[in-house]
Amino acid sequence: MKQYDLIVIGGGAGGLTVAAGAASLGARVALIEKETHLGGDCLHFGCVPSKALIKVASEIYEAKKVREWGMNIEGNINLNLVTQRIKAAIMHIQHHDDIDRFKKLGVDVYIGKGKLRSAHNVWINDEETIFGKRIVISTGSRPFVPQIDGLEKVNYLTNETIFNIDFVPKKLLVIGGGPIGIELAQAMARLGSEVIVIERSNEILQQEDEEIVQLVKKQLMRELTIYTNASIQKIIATENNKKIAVIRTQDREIEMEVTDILIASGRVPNTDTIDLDRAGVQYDNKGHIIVNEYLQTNVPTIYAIGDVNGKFPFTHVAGMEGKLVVQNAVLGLKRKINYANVPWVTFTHPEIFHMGLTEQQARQQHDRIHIFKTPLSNVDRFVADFQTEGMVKIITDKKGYIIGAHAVGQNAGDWMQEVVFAKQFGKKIGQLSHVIHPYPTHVAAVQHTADLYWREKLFRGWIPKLVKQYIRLFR
Ligand SMILES: Cc1cc2nc3c(=O)[nH]c(=O)nc-3n(C[C@H](O)[C@H](O)[C@H](O)COP(=O)(O)OP(=O)(O)OC[C@H]3O[C@@H](n4cnc5c(N)ncnc54)[C@H](O)[C@@H]3O)c2cc1C
Ligand SMILES: NC(=O)c1ccc[n+]([C@@H]2O[C@H](COP(=O)([O-])OP(=O)(O)OC[C@H]3O[C@@H](n4cnc5c(N)ncnc54)[C@H](O)[C@@H]3O)[C@@H](O)[C@H]2O)c1
Repeated sequence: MKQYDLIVIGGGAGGLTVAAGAASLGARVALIEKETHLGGDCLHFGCVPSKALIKVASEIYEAKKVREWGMNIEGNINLNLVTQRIKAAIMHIQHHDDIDRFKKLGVDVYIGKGKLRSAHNVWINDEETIFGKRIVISTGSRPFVPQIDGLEKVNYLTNETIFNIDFVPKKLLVIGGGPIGIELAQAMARLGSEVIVIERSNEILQQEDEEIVQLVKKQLMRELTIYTNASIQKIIATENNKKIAVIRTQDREIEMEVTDILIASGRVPNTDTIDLDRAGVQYDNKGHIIVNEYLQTNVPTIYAIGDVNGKFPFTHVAGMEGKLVVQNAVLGLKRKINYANVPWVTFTHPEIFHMGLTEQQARQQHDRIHIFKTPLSNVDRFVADFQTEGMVKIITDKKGYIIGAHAVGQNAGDWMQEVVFAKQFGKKIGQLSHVIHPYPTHVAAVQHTADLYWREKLFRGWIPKLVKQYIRLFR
């Protein structure tokens, strides 16, 4: 039986970080991946194709705006060209995740399905067993398909198929108003689909600050039809290959004929096929592997990172967890994971940036908070760009330390990163005000928001009175 210091099951965002990191430290590493290529969901069915699609869709949408300046754009979209561009983006990044590259790093790559046999043994394709001093599970997640009467009788799309279609859906029903549903709904609408989103809870994008969602939703509603508090009762297949969805909203039942359906109703972890029970690894009722702050399962030799542990299902978090596991599993350190400074971005137009607590969470967890807000219409660069719909909202504790930061705006994911830096290095909001920002840039929105802290501090309460007195008496 082959012996390794570390076995990694799953060659996606998390697993590749661990395999590369551990091998570069000199550990003997085995990486098991069930597909013939590495890269996982993010590269093949997630972040990369979705962002490539969003980019094309927004280029087309923006191009149509030339009508405002007296020009017209004619013609139909050739979706094959769009898919080619998506594939080109995947291929470009695939080089970085190439099997040969990992082999050159010293990793033994096994193409096959990995299953646990014990606290140390992994079975590949039900054939070969290998031994690892430690094992990392990073098998990711897949789309959750809800039980809807009649759904099984029609063809539907998921994130695993939508990037390969060669037609623009005429009328697309999106089931689920989370980040996957909303990002793809807007992209398809911009390519020319009529899009209807069905969200069963009372709001779309539930992880976001309520005020931020309302701002984005106002803009999304110009491109999409959104039903919240709504559910699909059944789907009826029609003879002409269309589908009739029976939708129950709070006050009525609607029958709607659509050409296509996209399922974006959440994710299930890929933990049901790896024999967790056999190794005695504990998981919760949704199948997420339970880990401690060292990302270790109840079986001390087995770690779990990325979407399988259900903490923060993002590529950058899988990467961050992977780096920590290299330190703990390979070097034997006791590093604790800290999610307090994790940002994320939802790539709608305009983008949504999120870090830390929402206003609602901050009010629940802190007795006193401060909220500083800047509408983008107060920021010269956004005015010049005609992109004034949006805002920055920074929430601090009573001492001025940042506990939450949110924004809606063009490229917010890039220019809000400054706030992540400030929070991670323990800076107060006021310190962002002292940083010099070139004029006119989008990031000035952050500086304006930080300036509000000083305005509140210096121009309210007892300080202004004292300053006035000082100037009168001594200057
Ligand atoms: C449409 C979409 C858009 C997204 N956009 C973003 C975004 O913009 N930004 C962001 O941060 N996140 C985004 N995500 C989330 C991101 O893709 C995931 O959080 C990330 O891929 C998780 O990494 P992972 O390593 O846990 O899993 P993955 O990257 O999916 O890797 C898991 C790997 O394990 C393999 N595997 C599974 N079972 C086995 C087995 N038994 N044996 C061997 N191999 C196995 C799989 O084939 C896969 O290669 C998006 C997701 C989707 C679906
Ligand atoms: N830009 C990004 O970073 C990005 C983009 C896409 C996805 N992701 C990651 O992927 C994860 C999964 O995203 P997601 O959107 O699939 O899941 P999600 O769980 O965030 O959202 C799914 C939504 O579908 C709704 N829903 C479930 N069943 C339904 C039904 N039968 N009818 C109507 N609505 C229903 C849920 O109420 C929920 O709002 C996210 O949490 C995120 O971490 C990140």
